Amino acid sequence: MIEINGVNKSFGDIKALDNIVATIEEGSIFGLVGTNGAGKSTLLRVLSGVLKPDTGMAMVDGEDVYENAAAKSRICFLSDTAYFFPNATARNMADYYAIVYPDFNKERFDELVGKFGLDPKRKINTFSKGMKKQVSVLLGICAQTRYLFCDETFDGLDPVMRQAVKSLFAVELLNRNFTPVIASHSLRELEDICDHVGLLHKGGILLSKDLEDMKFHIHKVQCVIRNPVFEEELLKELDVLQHEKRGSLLTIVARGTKQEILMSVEQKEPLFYEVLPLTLEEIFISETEVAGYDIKNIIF
Ligand SMILES: Nc1ncnc2c1ncn2[C@@H]1O[C@H](COP(=O)(O)OP(=O)(O)OP(=O)(O)O)[C@@H](O)[C@H]1O
Repeated sequence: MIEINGVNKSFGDIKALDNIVATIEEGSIFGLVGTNGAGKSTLLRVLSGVLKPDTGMAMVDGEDVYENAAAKSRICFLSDTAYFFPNATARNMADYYAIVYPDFNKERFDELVGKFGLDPKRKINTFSKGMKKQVSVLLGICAQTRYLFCDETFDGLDPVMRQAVKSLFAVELLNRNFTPVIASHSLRELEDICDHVGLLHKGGILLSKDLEDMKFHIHKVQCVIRNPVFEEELLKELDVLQHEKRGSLLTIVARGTKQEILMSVEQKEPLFYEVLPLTLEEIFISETEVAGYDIKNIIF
């Protein structure tokens, strides 16, 4: 488990991390989302023990990670600008990773490189940006560390590749103790990979949520209710995050289970109603609007 206890980090007068408090549970795929400069890379660097927090502590499995070789050996950090030796091939990089990470699985690396259609003997500097990211992820997975921190590793991967990496992560999660943390600018990049998302804004965690839990407890319903009194009652009864009326069609985003919300709607004698799926983006928009933020300025 990763515990971040009141971490602050400034560079001169720039406050990059502002009293971060968060927990990342073992076995979850944690997405860290936020705009440019929100503090994502700084947080990952603190979590990897590369940077020392000014105050507060980043703990991995109960140990302070800074200047702690044992704690660091459980972590692999893929930075946003993946470093490959000049003229190195994927195989050369695997040989290097095997020296740094004693549990590096070379057979699995060769197998996965083949599955991803990458030539292990070709120089990485001739690969496309997306292909380099694939090599980076495969190296990170095969390092077999308990924690894998990916800084924008997924931004720019095509949907098929994202799906492939997601399946890879699922296999790792099944077979061993594995907790990836993925930083990205975009919720869309994370939606189909992560099961928990933390939203970072101006160095602080604004929101940290389990996605399944979120999707279970927030719904969008469209309905037509002829009686305006009933309509008003419904808006009062539900825990409404957003609502909009277009003609006679009322759209409500409300907190609550599907069953609870539909029970209230059905009592208002609707002419029509249906529950619509919410995207992660819509959920975050609703949640952060309630907290007084305009998320469009925070994420997009
Ligand atoms: N080494 C450094 N020296 C000075 N300022 C820094 C340094 N590293 C980060 N910062 C500042 O800290 C803040 C957070 O930067 P950070 O790189 O953590 O953000 P980020 O969320 O990863 O951004 P991006 O999405 O653009 O990569 C920014 O204002 C940045 O300018």
